[in-house]
Amino acid sequence: MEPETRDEPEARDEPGAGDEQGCTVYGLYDQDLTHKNKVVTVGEVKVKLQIWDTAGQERFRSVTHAYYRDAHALLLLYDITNKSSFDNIRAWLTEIHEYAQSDAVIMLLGNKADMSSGRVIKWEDGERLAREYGVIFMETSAKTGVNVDLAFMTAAKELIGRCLELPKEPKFQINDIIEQNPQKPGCCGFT
Ligand SMILES: Nc1nc2c(ncn2[C@@H]2O[C@H](COP(=O)(O)OP(=O)(O)OP(=O)(O)O)[C@@H](O)[C@H]2O)c(=O)[nH]1
Repeated sequence: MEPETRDEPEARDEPGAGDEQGCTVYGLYDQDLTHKNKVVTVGEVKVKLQIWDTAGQERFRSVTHAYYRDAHALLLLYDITNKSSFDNIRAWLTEIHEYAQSDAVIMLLGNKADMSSGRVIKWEDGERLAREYGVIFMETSAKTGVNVDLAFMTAAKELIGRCLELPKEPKFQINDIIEQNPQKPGCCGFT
């Protein structure tokens, strides 16, 4: 089945609010910290992405820390025609490392890919930085739409994969649970 994406009307909820279950995403930002919902369909799984725009501005810094903590996916954008936006990415990645959930999906997006004449950051530079930090990379254009749906689809697929992944190192042993709660059924209804 072809993947599809659908925008939903803008809403004003607190981060973390919402009736969706499972692989819900918080992205980033907006100047008045509103968000947009986007539903991405991957096969038979619908993933509701709640996308917050943090605007990347210093005055929102204390607010964005709180957003990182709740985010399941973080999309970091730089402008391929603006070197300082690219240079800032390392600082953002350091921030994310400090404040975001350790299993958050992180993507680096070089935006304005349509502006080839004004390009100052090569695709290879973005890709190298992404590889250095182990994050997903692509170039996008919000103007032409190139790779925009693909970016959200990739985030959704990664999230589905991480939701389905079994924990690599169990935090507890099943025997501990049985000993502590002999009358209670185990996780997921297993007894
Ligand atoms: N050519 C081109 N212009 C773009 C693209 N994306 C955004 N722009 C333009 O770039 C300008 C800045 O866009 P914004 O979306 O306000 O950028 P921003 O980084 O979110 O800005 P802040 O929210 O203030 O941090 C606007 O004039 C947009 O129309 C793109 O992919 N291609």
